[in-house]
Amino acid sequence: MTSEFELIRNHFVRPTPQAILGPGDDCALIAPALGMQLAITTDMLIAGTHFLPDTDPCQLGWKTLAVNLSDLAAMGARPRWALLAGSLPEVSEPWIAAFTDGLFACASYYGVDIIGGDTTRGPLAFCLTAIGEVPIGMALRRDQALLDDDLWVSGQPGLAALGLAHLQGRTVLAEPLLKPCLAALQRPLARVELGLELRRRGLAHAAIDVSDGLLADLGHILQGSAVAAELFVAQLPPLPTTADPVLARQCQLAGGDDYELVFSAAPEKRAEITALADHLALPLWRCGLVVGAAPGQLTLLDDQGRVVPINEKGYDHFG
Ligand SMILES: Nc1ncnc2c1ncn2[C@@H]1O[C@H](COP(=O)(O)OP(=O)(O)O)[C@@H](O)[C@H]1O
Ligand SMILES: Cc1ncc(C[n+]2csc(CCOP(=O)(O)OP(=O)(O)O)c2C)c(N)n1
Ligand SMILES: [Mg+2]
Repeated sequence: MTSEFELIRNHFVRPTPQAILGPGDDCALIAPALGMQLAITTDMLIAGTHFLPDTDPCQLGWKTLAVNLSDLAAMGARPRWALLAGSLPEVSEPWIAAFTDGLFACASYYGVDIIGGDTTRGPLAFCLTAIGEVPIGMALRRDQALLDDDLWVSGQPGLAALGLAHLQGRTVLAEPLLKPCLAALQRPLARVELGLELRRRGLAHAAIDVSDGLLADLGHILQGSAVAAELFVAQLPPLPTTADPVLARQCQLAGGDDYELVFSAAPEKRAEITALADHLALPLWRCGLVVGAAPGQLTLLDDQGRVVPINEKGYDHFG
């Protein structure tokens, strides 16, 4: 029988070169580098709500960290530390070992030390707190979009929600589309380099990551910045041609779980942003404009300039 402390020692504790004091005492001790401030964020992943209970534990470990690093990415912060609280229904050591393999693979990919946490018995759930650094006063925020800014989105939002629809039997995806959709859902990437470069190169005014859906999260920028926007359907990333087009559009606009970044930028920065996309080998789509209508208002327009009704709503745990 493995005790709580053996479990922690055997699976959750690895070297933490970036901490003054790592796991083992009542608190970890960390200090930001000179001239930096801390960015801190937390998100839960609950079985049945955020992931299917039979999800591969290695991918789940990766995702638990990656979705939190996505919030740091959206603020242009460099991820450095994380704490993991886990509630586990029973001690299955192979399951835990696979989970921590994925978790630490993600941690080493993004240069993060796991500096502490908590381990209890209970329904399968995780809560991760990620801490990053950003030069004082330089974080990208939701509330800084300006009139006449372009709106940009990275990558291909919608794939994760299509993957979930497939796993839930709401659609059938065939290869070669299935693989990237399942990867987007189960092993998402946090757009850390994109956030860092947008901040370092001074390219973005406002940014957010897409966890609840493109329209919903863009809505947070609009509300926060007290501006309105027009989004051009024809300039969004092309939909995968082999998926049901109605479902694919729905997933793109409101699926969530994408962890792409949406950002606003001055039109003079177009060439520099295109160069950044090449540098990162990550498509960046200029798909909208900040306009001066009622704060928070989002209008979707087709290629003829006609208004497209919005029926989609983003992911809302209580909506
Ligand atoms: N229970 C809570 N107590 C305090 N702040 C919260 C709570 N839940 C959410 N928030 C804050 O509300 C904001 C929006 O939360 P959320 O939609 O989860 O953001 P995100 O998509 O970036 O994870 C965040 O700043 C978050 O810290
Ligand atoms: C079993 C299952 N059901 C539904 C989803 C879809 N889903 C769950 S939570 C969520 C939105 C993001 O989660 P949230 O807790 O709102 O994260 P935050 O916005 O705080 O980052 C989505 C799209 C999923 N991934 N798995
Ligand atoms: Mg959250």
